Order: sequence, then structure tokens, then C-alpha cells
Amino acid sequence: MDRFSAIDNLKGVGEKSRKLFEKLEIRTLDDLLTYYPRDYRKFEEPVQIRKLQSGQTVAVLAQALRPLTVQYVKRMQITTAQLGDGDGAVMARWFRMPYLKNTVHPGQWYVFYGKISQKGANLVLDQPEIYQPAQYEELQKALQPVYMLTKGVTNHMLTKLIRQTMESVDLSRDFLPSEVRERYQLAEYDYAMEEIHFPRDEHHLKLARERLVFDEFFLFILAIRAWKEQTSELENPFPVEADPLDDIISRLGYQLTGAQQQVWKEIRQDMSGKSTMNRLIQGDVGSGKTIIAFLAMILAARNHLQSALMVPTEVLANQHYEAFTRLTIQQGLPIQAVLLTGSMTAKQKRAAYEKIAAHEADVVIGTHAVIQEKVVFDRLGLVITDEQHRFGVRQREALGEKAGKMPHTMVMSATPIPRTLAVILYGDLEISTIDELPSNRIPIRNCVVNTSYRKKAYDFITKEVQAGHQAYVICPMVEESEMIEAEDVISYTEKLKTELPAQICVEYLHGKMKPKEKNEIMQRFLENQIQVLVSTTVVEVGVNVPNATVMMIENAERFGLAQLHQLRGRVGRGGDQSYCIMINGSENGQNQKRLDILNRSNDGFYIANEDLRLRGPGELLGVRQSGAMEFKIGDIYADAQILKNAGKEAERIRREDPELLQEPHRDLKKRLEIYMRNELKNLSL
Ligand SMILES: Nc1ncnc2c1ncn2[C@@H]1O[C@H](COP(=O)(O)OP(=O)(O)OP(=O)(O)O)[C@@H](O)[C@H]1O
Repeated sequence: MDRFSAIDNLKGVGEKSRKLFEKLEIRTLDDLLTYYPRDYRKFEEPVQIRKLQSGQTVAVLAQALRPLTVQYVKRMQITTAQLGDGDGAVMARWFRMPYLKNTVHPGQWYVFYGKISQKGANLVLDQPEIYQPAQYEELQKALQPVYMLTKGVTNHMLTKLIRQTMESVDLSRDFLPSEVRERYQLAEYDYAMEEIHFPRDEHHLKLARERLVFDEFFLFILAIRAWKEQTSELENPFPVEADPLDDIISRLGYQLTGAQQQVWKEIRQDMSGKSTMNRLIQGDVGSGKTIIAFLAMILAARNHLQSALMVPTEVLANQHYEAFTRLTIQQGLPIQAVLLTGSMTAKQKRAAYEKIAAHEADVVIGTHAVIQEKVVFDRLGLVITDEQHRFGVRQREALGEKAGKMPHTMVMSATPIPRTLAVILYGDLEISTIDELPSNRIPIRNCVVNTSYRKKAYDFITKEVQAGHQAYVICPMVEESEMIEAEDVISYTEKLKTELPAQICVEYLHGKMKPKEKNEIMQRFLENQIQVLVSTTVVEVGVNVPNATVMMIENAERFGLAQLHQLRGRVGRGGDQSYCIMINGSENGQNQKRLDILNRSNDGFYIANEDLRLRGPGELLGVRQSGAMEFKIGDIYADAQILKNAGKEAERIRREDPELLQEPHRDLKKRLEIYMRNELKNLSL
């Protein structure tokens, strides 16, 4: 067995688990080994009951003071216990676990491990795990890995299989040249693998992580460079006449910003240049990336090329399709666009496929899955996609095969990374940054307030709606939950319908709705038939309703800063003063501090950096922080120094031994080939 064997070679993995693991994209032993924990649990010393505070996750050494009781609330069994440690008492409760009544014996000591929350005037211990004291002491000795799971796969299953894999695969060969390892005092590979999954303590974990982050960046940089070298040798199969499209731009109704003009120039040069375009366009929320994509598609169409624009959601696909069609009609352009999304009927899809194959459609706008599988193009010359769904080398080759030749590609990113880091990752070429907002923008006014401010916020929303504007209200949950105290879209909509004047139309939107329903709601919101849209974060990416001027976010403390910044970016997109009201639903001072960063600034780069400064890199173990670039373990901000080191070494090796022929680079060469074959898929430009 080697590390690229399929996981069904492991004991205990049959057809059923193979399918489950597939959902986590775990197919080979290597996938399993690099399925790093998303977090680690440390079992701290038990805390005395009288010292408990709401919000903590703690262990309590206690006895049940009397037999447990089981009650039914809305058909759900809730088991409760009164726990005491001789000095204080607290209630514990479990949902859907009535059997605990027979397994937790009054008078015996257990360790209860769970989260403390406030219930009315009292504290409760929610859903605690239960351990024998000796067992708990054993657990305290090490950090426990916590993996991202899916239904049917438990943490225990993953832990066991990873252990089994480590015992059956030889990890002792280290592909990193020892010279590099020594220069940065990086841990050895087998040690790093052991300690990342089963760390003895935080110190060992840190060393392991540093090594693996280095690997990840190092291989990425080497692979991207090698791949670029290969592709830049290919001649541009679809050279275009670099028409600046001045006729179209002059009729847009606004001036392109300097940054947009610059990026547009770079794209034109690429598409008319010697080799195929491969460009990353980064721009902060609302910086006007869409029109740039549209211009590129129009340029392609004028040169008899088809283009595909792929976006992550149907709502966005519809939005772009409509905006593009509006533009072509307004300007009288003879360019045909078709929409292609999962919720279209088979007949509609077939009609679209036929138009695409016959080159009656110049532009295809849709969600990813559809376009990747079925569509046959006549002459696909340009593919535009977003950062999360960028094409891998292999997918691109497949597309290229389908189209006969490799199309030009553009990747749009709304989570811009600083140029210094982007250059290390991608080299100096092919990154465009739109670092300027349209001049008609008025900075968004922000406030962070507590729940007592709600009444005022509703009055404010009413006033804005009466002035002809619209508002979003974001809640973290879809439905009410017994377990989590946070606002939910469904009850909140009901509440708002009674709180706001009757003539204001309030509707909701969430990810569990059918695509067709979502599209309808978005369409009505766009047409101002709905004035207040209560939504989960499904509106986070790309939604563009310039008439909306208020973004109210409930339980703002539950969202990451990058996410809040994206949400806020849904307003302030037209020429009107816009507002963002963040409701902080917790009393925790740290949350307030974090939210204050957004309060102070509307600049995405600044926010990402401050977020990092506040948390400190030390706290980032296993936690994805920035949302920028999907690395498995590395975080370009938190690990910027490692990224720089990896970049330096990669450049040196490429200079000194470009073909990796020297003896110390032999294993590296092999590893890189495998990486380019298997892993570059999500990271390639
Ligand atoms: N130069 C400009 N001047 C004025 N308005 C502009 C300009 N460029 C784009 N816009 C308008 O700004 C709004 C936001 O643009 P767009 O939707 O392209 O943003 P984006 O960069 O895609 O942002 P996000 O990442 O938030 O989706 C649109 O309504 C668009 O018509």
C-alpha cells in the first residue's frame, strides 16, 4: 500500500464508508493524511460550579443530585440533571438523549464537558459530554483532533482510519531538501504528520503545522511556476483584435474608474497577446468587477468567440444574465446570451445546449456544474469564473479538449490579497487589482449597537423605505433552534411584518429554499416589490440591488469579519447614502472590539489585517481565517512569514536547479509531479 492507494484498502472501509468519505473528498490515503483537523480540543482542568460563566466551554466535576428527568417540549425529549459539586449547583440538559436517565447514576462522580449558557436567571450546561474522572484525566494529557465531518462520518472513525494509515504507509522519506529544512528549522515530515493529527501538546503542534504550511506554499509556488512555464510556451489559440470598445464604454452612463481602465487594458493586451490569458482580477466589494467581465465577453464575441461566465449561485447567474442582456439591448449589440442553471427544465436546458453548439449563443452565463458537464461549444474562447470555483489544470485541459483549444481564463476574486503576497504566489504576472471604488460612492455609515437599539433601527428602516429605498436584515439561522440562541429568518420575518407598517412588504430568503423560489424572491426584491428582505448569508456574494441602502445584521458577533464586510458590501452600491447596523447579541467585550474594526473602516484590506492583529497568529491553529485562497492548512495572512520563506526557497531552487535534477532534489521532483497531477486542481489560476 502506498499513500496514493484508495481508502478501501484500509480495514473497515467498505462500499458504504467509501461513498461517505467521497463526500469529504477523501478518496486516497493521501487525502486522508492531509485531511487536517479543523481544530483541536484541549480538555482543561474542571471548574468549580460557583465560578461558571455564560459562554464558556468547560469541564465540571460533579454528581447528579437526584435522578435525571425526561420532559417533552414540542415532541423533543429533553433530559435534565441537577448537578452539584458540594459547593454549587447547576442544571445540565440534553436533547434527544433520554437513555441518559439510566446511565448517569445519582451520587456518582462524573466529568461533564460542555457549554454554559444563560437561561433566564440561571446558567445551564448544554449537551455536555460525560466522562469517568479517570478517563478524563487521560484525555487531558494530549490535544484531541477535531475533524470536519459529514453525516455518517464521526470524529472517532476519522481518527481511527488516520491512525491506521500512518501505521501502514511509509512516511519516513522527506522530500524537502535537508538544506531547506535546516535553514528554517522545519520539522521532519513524518514527525509533522504525527503531530498534526495527534499532537502531544501545543508546542509540538505548532512545529508540525509550520512544516506543513511551508510544504503547502512551497509546492504551490513551484507548481504554479512550472505550469505557467508550460502554458506560456503555447501560442495564443484565440488572438483577438484588441478593440478598446470605446463605443460601448462611452454609453455606460458612468466613467470607468482609473483602476477599471487599467485592468481593462491588461485584459485586452492579454487576449491579443502571444499566449493564452490567465488572469486573476481582484477587487474589493462593489469595486465594479462585473462590467470588466462583461467587456471581456463582448470583446470575445466581436471576435467570433464564445464565452462562459460561471458564478456560484443561481441568484447571481440570473442577476448577471439580466444585467448583460440589459446592456446588449440598451446598446443594440448583436450579441446573444443564454442562461444555464440547475433549476431550468430539461427542455429549457436542451434549447440552451443547442444554441451553444450552433454558436447562436455567444455568451453563456450559469452556475458551474451545468457548464462543466454537458455543454458542447462551437468555439469557446473565454472562461470567467470566481475564486472558489476556479478551474484546475485538469478541468481546464478537459475544457480545452472540448473546445479544441485552451480558452482564455479570468478568475474574479472579491477577497483581495495584498500585492506583495499575491506576487509571491503567482509571480509578477497576471494579477489585476481594482483598488479604487467608483467616485459616486458615499462611504457607508456604520454602527455597532446592542439589541435594545432594534426599535430605533426599525423606525430608521421605515423612514428609508418611505424615501423609496430598500433594506436587508441578516439573521444567522434559518429556523428557530432549541440549541442555539440566535435570530432566525423565519420568526424574524413574522416579527418584522407586525413591527413595520403594513404597506411595507417583508419577505425572507434562505439557502434551504428551492432555487426557483429564491430566484423569484430576488427578482421581486430587485423590482422593489419587496422592500425588506430578511435573509441568511445567501446574499453575501455578489448580489447587486443598488437601491438597497440599509443592511441590518442580527447577531453580528457570529460572523467573521470578512463575511460581515461582504454582507455590508450589498449596500452602498448606488449613489445614495447607505447604512450598516450591526447588532451585537453578546456581552463579550472581545466581540465588541472585533466589530469596532468594521465600524471604523470600509476597506477590505485594512479589515483583514486588523482582524489578524486582534486575534494574533497564535490563535489560528486550524481555523481558516481570511477566506482568501483555499489552502488546506496555510493561511496567507497569518502565515505570511512562512509564505515569504517558501517563496524565497522556491525561487532559489528554480534558479539553481530548474529541472530538479540534482540529487537532493530527487524526491522533491517526484512529489511535485504528483502535486501537479493531483492537487493543483483547486489552486491553479
Ligand atoms: N465606474 C463606475 N462608476 C459608477 N458605478 C459603477 C462603476 N463601475 C461599476 N459600477 C456599478 O457599481 C455597482 C457594483 O458593481 P459590481 O456589481 O461590478 O461590483 P463587484 O466588484 O462585482 O462587487 P461584489 O464583489 O460586491 O459583487 C454596479 O451597480 C455597477 O453598475
